Amino acid sequence: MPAQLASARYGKDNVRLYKVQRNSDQTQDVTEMTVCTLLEGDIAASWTHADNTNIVATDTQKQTIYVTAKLNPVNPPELFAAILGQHYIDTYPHITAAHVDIIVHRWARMEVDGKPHPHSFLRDGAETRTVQAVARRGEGISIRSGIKGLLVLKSTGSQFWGFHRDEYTRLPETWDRILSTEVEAGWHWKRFGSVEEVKKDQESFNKAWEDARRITLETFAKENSPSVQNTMYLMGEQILEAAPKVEAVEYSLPNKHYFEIDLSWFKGLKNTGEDAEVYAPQTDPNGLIQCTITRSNASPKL
Ligand SMILES: O=c1[nH]c(=O)c2[nH]c(=O)[nH]c2[nH]1
Repeated sequence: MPAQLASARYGKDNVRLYKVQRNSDQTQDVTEMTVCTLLEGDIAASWTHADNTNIVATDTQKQTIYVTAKLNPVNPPELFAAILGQHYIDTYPHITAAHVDIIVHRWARMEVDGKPHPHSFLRDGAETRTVQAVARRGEGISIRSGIKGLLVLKSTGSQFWGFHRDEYTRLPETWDRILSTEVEAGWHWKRFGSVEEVKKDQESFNKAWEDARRITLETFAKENSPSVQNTMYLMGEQILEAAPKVEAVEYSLPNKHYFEIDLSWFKGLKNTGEDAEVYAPQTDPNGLIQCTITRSNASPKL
């Protein structure tokens, strides 16, 4: 059967990396990340003709990640991803694009005796900071930053009513419900021409991440939410305003349902509506609401 290789990329995934920074004041900073690099280019012969001449082994990519982390800052992760991606383009003429994905795991500094401890940290949640960078020959570096796994819940201050009703509809309208989601947010930066340009903007990456996190949490808490849809839009609008070099914001929010339980069968216990106190958290199915928010002069519009 005639066939062709329509696309191919390869690399090393789940490369775990830890780097310590020993400061002159005796404090230390630590970073732990999981890195994936995938390369594209003139590599098809490996698939189609068993010719590995142009294959930079995935083990070589792993070693490159370690060496690059030793020789360069790993913070902000956007800059590290850009340096790493550009390295492949600069080093191997037959590689046309390098995809670098980074997951930064949380190590929050411990408070001991009421003071930040110089070298002890704790994992304060499954939330991660993410970066996806692509260095493409002749096209510069594109970067998407994000937040993943930030689990939040509000016990009131959320509604859902006025939605379409037809013969399939069973869901009652509600003016007071539990709202819980695991935030996945991402923001796309205007394309950078070079690693130098990324370096010049390096302050904005941490600021955007802090702003996005704060905006997400504050909006979730403060708004009397009419829907996940509206809440995520308000978040995205504010992130665009806070980060001028961000072109688009994406949210993907599961709606993690908490069902009321009718306990009236037990001695007439009242546990629904205004009397609801004990709920059944659902693992599945969940709602899933997604959107991309861009500046109003951008195209295309929804
Ligand atoms: O915020 C919500 N958006 C929906 O689209 C939806 N659909 C649903 O059943 N519950 C909810 N909640």
